[in-house]
Amino acid sequence: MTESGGQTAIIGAGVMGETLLSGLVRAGRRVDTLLIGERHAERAKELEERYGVSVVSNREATARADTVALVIKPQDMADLLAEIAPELRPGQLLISVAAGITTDFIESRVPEGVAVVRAMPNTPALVDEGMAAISPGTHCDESHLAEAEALMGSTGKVLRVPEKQMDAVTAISGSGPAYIFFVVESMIEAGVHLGLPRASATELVVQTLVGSAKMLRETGTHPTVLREQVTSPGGTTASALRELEVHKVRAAFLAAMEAARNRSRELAEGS
Ligand SMILES: NC(=O)C1=CN([C@@H]2O[C@H](COP(=O)(O)OP(=O)(O)OC[C@H]3O[C@@H](n4cnc5c(N)ncnc54)[C@H](OP(=O)(O)O)[C@@H]3O)[C@@H](O)[C@H]2O)C=CC1
Ligand SMILES: O=C(O)[C@@H]1CCC=N1
Repeated sequence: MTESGGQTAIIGAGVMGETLLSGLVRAGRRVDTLLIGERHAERAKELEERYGVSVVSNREATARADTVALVIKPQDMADLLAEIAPELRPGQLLISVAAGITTDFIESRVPEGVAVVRAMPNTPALVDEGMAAISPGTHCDESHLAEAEALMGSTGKVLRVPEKQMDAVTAISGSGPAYIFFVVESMIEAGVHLGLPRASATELVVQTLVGSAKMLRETGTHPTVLREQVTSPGGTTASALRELEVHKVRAAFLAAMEAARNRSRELAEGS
């Protein structure tokens, strides 16, 4: 990450933009090296008060920054690139986190020589447990990629992947937290259905999730083995897992992630 004087702009301060901003601040990044492009005055004031950052126009942010992170919706990308292209210059680094938007799409709309990185973070970055993937565009050298890696790495892990894998990455780790929260919601509702107070059901489910995630990460044991360790012969878990198979939960996950991957591809077409 650029520590001495190099400016980083974040354009689009919604959920992911603020997540990135807060992560950089937590990681010790000096706020006077950050610039925010935000089009709503009230939100701009909120960010200035909360983080002490400067909110400026998108064009000014682009002109002053060495690295510009585009954290807007894919559907807004073409308009934003048209707006900031006059301020972009060769060697500058542009990092897009927009689902589906390819480096080709961006490179064809900005001056030749601008380095483009496509990134896919996720919301656990808010608690410094993010998982991000990055892919280089045509004009990226190692220093650009390292800069993007450091920026995304301020809030969690970063994996370099070929761009052709990015739609799948988006379907797995980009959207992934939502699937996990959906499972958690479903388990809490089931607990309430079985007669547990909601607060107890929530505590039981959340700690079970945290403990299971920690086991996966810290033991490195395959999830099938961990599942088998829980499944006593003729016991409760076997009965539950049979129901999950009967209800085709595994097939549902496959179909869901294919749908997410396909939607990512469509977003590139602007639909
Ligand atoms: N949320 C997530 O978990 C993840 C999101 N992403 C990607 O991050 C991007 C942002 O998503 P998310 O944060 O969820 O969306 P949000 O809608 O919360 O944030 C996008 C923000 O960009 C603003 N914006 C749009 N156009 C401009 C512009 N021209 N100038 C300045 N600001 C602008 C929007 O303002 P307005 O409200 O006026 O439209 C909004 O505040 C998307 O491309 C998404 O694919 C990637 C990984 C995970
Ligand atoms: O739902 C979306 O399109 C974005 C991209 C990944 C997570 N959220």
